[in-house]
Amino acid sequence: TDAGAASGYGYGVLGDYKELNTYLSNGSYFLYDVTNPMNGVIETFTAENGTYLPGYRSSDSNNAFTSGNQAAAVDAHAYADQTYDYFYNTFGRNSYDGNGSSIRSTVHYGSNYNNAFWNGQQMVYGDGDGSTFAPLSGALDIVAHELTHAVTDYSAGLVYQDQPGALNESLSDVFSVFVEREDYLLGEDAYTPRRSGDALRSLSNPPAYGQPEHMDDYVYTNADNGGVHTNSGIPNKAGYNTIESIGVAKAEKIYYRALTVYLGAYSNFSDARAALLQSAADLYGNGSEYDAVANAWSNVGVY
Ligand SMILES: O=C(O)[C@H](CCc1ccccc1)CC1(C(=O)N[C@@H](Cc2c[nH]c3ccccc23)C(=O)O)CCCC1
Ligand SMILES: [Ca+2]
Ligand SMILES: [Zn+2]
Repeated sequence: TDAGAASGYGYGVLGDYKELNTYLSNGSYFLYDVTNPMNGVIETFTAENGTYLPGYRSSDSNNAFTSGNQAAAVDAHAYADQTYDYFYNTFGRNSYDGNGSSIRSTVHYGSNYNNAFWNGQQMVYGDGDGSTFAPLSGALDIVAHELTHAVTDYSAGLVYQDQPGALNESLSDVFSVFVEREDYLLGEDAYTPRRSGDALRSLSNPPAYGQPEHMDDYVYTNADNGGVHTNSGIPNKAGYNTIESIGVAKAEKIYYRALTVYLGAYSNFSDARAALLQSAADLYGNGSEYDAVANAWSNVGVY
């Protein structure tokens, strides 16, 4: 029987039609994308509601991933490809490590699991409980958030604790805005499927979802690795300020240069301001972009 790259299609979590890069082998079509200029592949698995990783390769008999239980895999696969394309086309970065490593995702993790994560090797998505979350791979910004954790791990390597951890979190939120290029909200497409207009976080208005937006309101806690998902509101607001001032095309280049050239494992918020200022100067000189970055961070009380 013939084997090799194939083009399939399916419906995502929100019922949206999308094309899929698949692979025919022994009469089955797999979510296994060999079409990118990477050494590895983009491949999607299902844990079938267990917690064993990676689980089982997502496959279909006729290359049409149209059943309800395939929707999470359809989106995980398509959004991983879209996020790979973003980093490759925008910065020439080949996969999260810059070395074309395979991008692996597993959906249907756990039972009614209201979360998602990068576990150091792959992306993992729960189905949500249908009230707090729909399947989390159904949100491009969540997929981009998770894959950016991998990029950060292979570049700045920011430790996941206190200010470096909140900065790590913020970089994933800010790059999810760059990838989705739609809004300043995170997770709106998967969060509270029965309620419209809300999100998990807002970069333009962090306090709307319980996050600080100024150093005066930094939360000192031992929970959540020092409140990394709370205190990210401060650098997130600075990121919003920056994008609003100079536009997304310049902001993404400044952020990527800071992430890959200047930031390190223990960089704090003030180090981030300095890294972004240096990146702005490197790329655009000491002009309006530089001033916008300075003002963006002064506005949130970081100097
Ligand atoms: O990647 C991350 O930063 C988050 C990883 C969370 C995690 C860490 C370690 C083991 C398991 C899970 C996942 C996301 C997150 O921000 N989670 C937050 C908010 C959250 C989602 N589901 C929750 C359920 C309960 C409490 C909080 C949450 C958190 O875990 O805090 C990112 C985008 C959407 C989900
Ligand atoms: Ca969004
Ligand atoms: Zn995160």
